[in-house]
Amino acid sequence: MAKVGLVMGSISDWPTMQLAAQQLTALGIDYERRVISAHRMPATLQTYGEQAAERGLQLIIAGAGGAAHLPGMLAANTLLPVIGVPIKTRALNGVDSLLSIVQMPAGVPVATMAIGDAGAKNAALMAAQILGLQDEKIQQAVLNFRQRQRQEAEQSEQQF
Ligand SMILES: Nc1c(C(=O)O)ncn1[C@@H]1O[C@H](COP(=O)(O)O)[C@@H](O)[C@H]1O
Repeated sequence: MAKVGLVMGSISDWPTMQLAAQQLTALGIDYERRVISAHRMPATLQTYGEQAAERGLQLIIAGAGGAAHLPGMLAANTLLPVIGVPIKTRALNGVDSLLSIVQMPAGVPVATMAIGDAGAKNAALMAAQILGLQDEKIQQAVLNFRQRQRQEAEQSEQQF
């Protein structure tokens, strides 16, 4: 059963959001993938947020670009933690997305990642670290990831 809801505002966000998907899969975390725009599908977004926890999701990763209200509106409709991924935009390089996601009013937090690909990958890792508090297998997968990453960094220095 899916633990993570991976939501994006448009299919055009997928090249970035697939990095989150790949990282979740690599860590053995089941997710469901949805395209739901707060602007274009407001009723669907509200229902998705309201039903997310009762359907068994434990966390939501939401990516959107430009006037990126999606993560904040999901957070407004659920008590699950929402991790926001600002998609890099052509007009403003994703600074628009970042500011739209990060500047939430006090009371409705969104855990905001970096702009673009690194943010998407880190969203999955952050999700894994949160879920890993209650799930030893996921915590072990994160530990293995960190060990491999350290080894790769050490090897790259030796080849330098
Ligand atoms: N920011 C939002 C929302 C939202 O926040 O509800 N819905 C779509 N979008 C964003 O619009 C950008 C362009 O979308 P299109 O490529 O479909 O025109 C995407 O990055 C999407 O996340």
